[in-house]
Amino acid sequence: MKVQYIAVVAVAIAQVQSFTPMPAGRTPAFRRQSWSTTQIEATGVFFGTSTGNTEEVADLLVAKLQELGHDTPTEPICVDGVVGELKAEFDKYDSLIVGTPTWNTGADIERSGTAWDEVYYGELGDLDLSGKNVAVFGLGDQLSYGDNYADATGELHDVFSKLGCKIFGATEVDDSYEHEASKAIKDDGKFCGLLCDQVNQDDLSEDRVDKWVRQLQGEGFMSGGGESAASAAPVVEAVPTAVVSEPVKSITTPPASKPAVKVVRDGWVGHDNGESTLWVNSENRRESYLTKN
Ligand SMILES: Cc1cc2nc3c(=O)[nH]c(=O)nc-3n(C[C@H](O)[C@H](O)[C@H](O)COP(=O)(O)O)c2cc1C
Repeated sequence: MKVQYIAVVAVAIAQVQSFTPMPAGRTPAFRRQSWSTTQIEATGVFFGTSTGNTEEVADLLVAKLQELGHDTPTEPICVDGVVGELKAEFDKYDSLIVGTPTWNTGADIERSGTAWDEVYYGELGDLDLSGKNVAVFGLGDQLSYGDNYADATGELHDVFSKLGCKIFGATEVDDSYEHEASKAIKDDGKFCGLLCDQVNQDDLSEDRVDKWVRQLQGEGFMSGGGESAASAAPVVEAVPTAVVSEPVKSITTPPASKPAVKVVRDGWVGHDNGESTLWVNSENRRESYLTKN
């Protein structure tokens, strides 16, 4: 009894010490981080978002995990709120579910339009996550961007795979999807995780989440065991783009097809594909707009 009491107090102190105050200017969504119990949680759901769709699916995932009795914080965690704290945040969980939207910058990489792009080849790239269970999910618009449906989910998968994580939750590309091509489809012909589309198929998301979480259970994802369904998936060597402050026309180094230029100006981050620039407010990622070059 005494030992249990000491353990609970120690965990509570650790959580208070690792609490990060939110920077001014964040939307309320970025403040959301609460725990259902005082013990270390088993599964953490992390997401990036610009307009809220990925957060909606993250909410569904948390609700389903809890419904099925799994330890997880009561709300998903926005990656924007934990930049600089990723190691401490990820260390809290045995298993990570990570999600991203896709933005069409014309580049092969850094197309989430969220803080994931800032950490992929910096803070995150330096972590050793060997053996950590990871499952990815992604959002896109398969009708408007049918040739690039949820491409950025493929990069999210590749980054965590390269860090030594065990990847779970690959899904079949079934008839319910109408895209032409997607970088989220790997060599085995499957999506590398759960793919949703809140723009055209929001009515399917709840069922897709239900099916996927049960699949993860079956694969032993939450219990820390099992065989990773995609452990043999190939790792893509990605080359980060350069960050330039001015002007828009500066060019980057990747040998890949269409390089993107990332521009930082007046509190906005622009992703320039040569024809147009997607501007995302770096303080509030829910604000974005497109300009023609
Ligand atoms: C300018 C712009 C570019 C986009 N590019 C893509 C794309 O390349 N592939 C895709 O599947 N969806 C694309 N989308 C759709 C978003 O990924 C989709 O709306 C997603 O649900 C946004 O998620 P979020 O609200 O979490 O940011 C694009 C949307 C906009 C506005």
